[in-house]
Amino acid sequence: MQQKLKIAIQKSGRLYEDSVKLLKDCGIDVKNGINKLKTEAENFPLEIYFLRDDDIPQYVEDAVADIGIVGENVLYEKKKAVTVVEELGFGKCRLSIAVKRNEDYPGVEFLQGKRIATTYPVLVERFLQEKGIRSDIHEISGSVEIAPGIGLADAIVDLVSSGSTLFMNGLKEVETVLKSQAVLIRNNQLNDEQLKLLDRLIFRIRAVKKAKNTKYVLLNAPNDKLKEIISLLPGMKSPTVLPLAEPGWSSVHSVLSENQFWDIIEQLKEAGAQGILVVPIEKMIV
Ligand SMILES: Nc1ncnc2c1ncn2[C@@H]1O[C@H](COP(=O)(O)OP(=O)(O)OP(=O)(O)O)[C@@H](O)[C@H]1O
Ligand SMILES: O=P(O)(O)OC[C@H]1O[C@H](OP(=O)(O)OP(=O)(O)O)[C@H](O)[C@@H]1O
Ligand SMILES: [Mg+2]
Repeated sequence: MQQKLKIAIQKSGRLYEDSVKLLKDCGIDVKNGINKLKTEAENFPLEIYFLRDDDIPQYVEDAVADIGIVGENVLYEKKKAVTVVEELGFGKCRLSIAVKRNEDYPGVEFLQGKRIATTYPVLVERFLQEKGIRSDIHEISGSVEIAPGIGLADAIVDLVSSGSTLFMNGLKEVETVLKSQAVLIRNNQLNDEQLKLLDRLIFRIRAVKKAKNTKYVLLNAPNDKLKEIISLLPGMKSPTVLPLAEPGWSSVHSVLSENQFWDIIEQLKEAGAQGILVVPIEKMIV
């Protein structure tokens, strides 16, 4: 029987949709019936377990699942012996210290001897130790942002992305303990067959990630400006140039990465490019 790779992903919550989407973008069919905690992909040897995110590092360490998708915040809090294989670029947030908005906060020394409520006692302890601060850490399992308002703590440490939860609870962010995103982790003792399957999956994940950060650009260029326009475009090898029906003009095709995109488009316009079209790329294999 063909070996299957077992992947653990979050059952519901912030990482669920992006995890399933990533697998689907990799061409893997994931059918998740309501309340089904385990499913099999039809077109890739993959078995999918839907779990609480906190449990995923342990399951992967114990080889109950071979691989898993989890936030770095949970991974480093749990301190399990697993390997990070790939950063996935979603679930981006930071673990931050926050205090009441009207509090005068001079720096980390404010936290000396104070009560801090958090779901991340290990990461908080490590951060404070590095700064030479001793505080009284209260571990609570949720609704952390309410703690200062009800007199449970002087500060909290919790996840922040837009900052709206802190704002709504009258808090301000004062320190970053950890920047986090979702990562793919693996068990440390996978056999050769499992590693081969993992390589196939990683190959697809990288193609999806690369495509997401890259755009396909088509433009028209007058032939006398072609040299300058081409010099602005990187392309996968070099840009494609095709003659237009109108004499003296060419169509130029290339790929641009998201972070250099606007700069280059501006330069292209200045150099005489016209009719610039920008198209998303679905997969990119280099
Ligand atoms: N506001 C946010 N923006 C982006 N990513 C976030 C945000 N909050 C949390 N995350 C990331 O998503 C992960 C899951 O968050 P979620 O709030 O769904 O966890 P949970 O309530 O502990 O879920 P579970 O029921 O699985 O234990 C977090 O560990 C973190 O990595
Ligand atoms: O800075 P923000 O954009 O407001 O995001 C931060 C909030 O998001 C997370 O909770 P989530 O909404 O996932 O709900 P949870 O409390 O059930 O985990 C986190 O625990 C914060 O409470
Ligand atoms: Mg959780």
